[in-house]
Amino acid sequence: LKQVYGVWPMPQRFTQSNERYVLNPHLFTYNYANGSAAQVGCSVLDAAFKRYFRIIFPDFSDGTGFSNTWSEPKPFTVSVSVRSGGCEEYPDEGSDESYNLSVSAGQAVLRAESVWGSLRGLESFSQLVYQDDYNSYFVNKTEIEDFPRFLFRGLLLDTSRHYLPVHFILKTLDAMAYNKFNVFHWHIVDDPSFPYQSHTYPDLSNKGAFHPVTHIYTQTDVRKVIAHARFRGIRVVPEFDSPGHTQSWGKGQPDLLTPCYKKTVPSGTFGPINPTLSSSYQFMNSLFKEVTSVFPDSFVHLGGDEVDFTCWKSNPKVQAFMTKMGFGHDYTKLQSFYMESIMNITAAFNKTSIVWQDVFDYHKRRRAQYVVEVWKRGCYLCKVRQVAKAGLKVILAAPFYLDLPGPTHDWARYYIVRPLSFKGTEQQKKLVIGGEVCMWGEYVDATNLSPRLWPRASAAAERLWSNEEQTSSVDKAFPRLQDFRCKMIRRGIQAEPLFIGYCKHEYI
Ligand SMILES: CC(=O)N[C@H]1NC[C@H](CO)[C@H](O)[C@@H]1O
Repeated sequence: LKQVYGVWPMPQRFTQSNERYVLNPHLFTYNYANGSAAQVGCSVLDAAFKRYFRIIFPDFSDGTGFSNTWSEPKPFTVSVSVRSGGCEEYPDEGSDESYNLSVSAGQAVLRAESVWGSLRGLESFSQLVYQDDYNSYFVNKTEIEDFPRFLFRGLLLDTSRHYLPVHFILKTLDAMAYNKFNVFHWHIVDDPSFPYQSHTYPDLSNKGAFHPVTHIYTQTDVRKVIAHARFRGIRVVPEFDSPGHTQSWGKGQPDLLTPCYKKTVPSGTFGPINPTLSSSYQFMNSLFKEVTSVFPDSFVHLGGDEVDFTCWKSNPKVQAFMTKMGFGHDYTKLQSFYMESIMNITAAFNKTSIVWQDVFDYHKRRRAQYVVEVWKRGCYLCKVRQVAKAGLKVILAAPFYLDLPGPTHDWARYYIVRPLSFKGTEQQKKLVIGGEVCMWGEYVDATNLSPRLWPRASAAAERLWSNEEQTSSVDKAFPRLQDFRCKMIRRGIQAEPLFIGYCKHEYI
């Protein structure tokens, strides 16, 4: 079987020949081509050159010395040319990740529109390098023209149901870069705990975190995650889910949540954020004033999922508010009123809101432009079609809920998803900006995060990056994914096995 030294996700155009070149780590260099808009001092690329050298030559870099005695006397240079854009910015909505890579004797020429595309090309090049049984390094003559099918390729981590140490978030960002995911959706707080340490409202984590010192994310931690992500061309989109999923908020912010009533007296339990008090909106305004300045991305996720109306219905003040507003007994109007208010708050900070599909379902008026994340099972493409017909952008998460226990060998479930197979115009299909794998934390913490994520999420990564027709066969993908899984292991990612087999370098 002709071994294809391939790339995962599959590039849009990939041709390779049997001609191959030996690489000598002593004579291997990355450099900036003349005329490249990015030159030495470009922090993102300078860091990437160092990082990828260690990834490509792991036994050379870890000090065990280069075993190959008759090393190739010829140098090999990867020359990078970036056409436009700066190196000090952040990746964002609409960043161009396209690149071309041409590997021939003694050199690889990598051309990209932006520095973000050059990172994708460096990742692809790193996957082309392989070792023979004598541990010599090789790369084959290869031509790649590549760009992502979808611009939004997300991965959600939930750091409220279980706290994830920063180290595991950074490792997940590393693995995301190997898979060309480009958005880290940080579902940072929820009912059980509030680990985000707010400088405006320190009591939110002091009283709402599992532990106010050991189970929080300080501002330094948050900045570390954002920087680590930026160096890999990954956006960080924070989610502060409300008005539901906010039990932990009430611990540090009294009077924020709606007191539930049992007949005519408070029951002592609390429900969603109280939408009848102006103090609630003042609080949300101050919190989002901080959040929108801490997180540079143009998107912010406002949640809006699974709001239980029982508590609102039981509270006499909420009932009076319903009457005053003329909402009758339709509490979806109250939820829409609340969501519209906080969407206006974040719009005032120049941010685009993402919300879960519940908000779209309740939100009769579509005045505000916002992004809908489709997550409910059932006919999720029916929902995608409905949202696109309403002229709103869509992110598809429903078929990529990796936290839910599935049958074994289930990577194929995610691989066969066809995000655009709904009846719609080309215009409507363009509104599907991408998809997202969700790793909710009810049953996940640092002990099982990586094996449960990888390589299953890699199946979604190829679906979201590659050409659908070229990647329609599960059988053809299987050996490639096994090979890629071994590469992730070699790079220190604890990716679980797909089936019987072995990796030349097992996880240690
Ligand atoms: C949008 C969304 O998914 N909301 C909840 N739905 C079930 C999930 C677990 O699979 C999480 O509990 C999540 O908080």
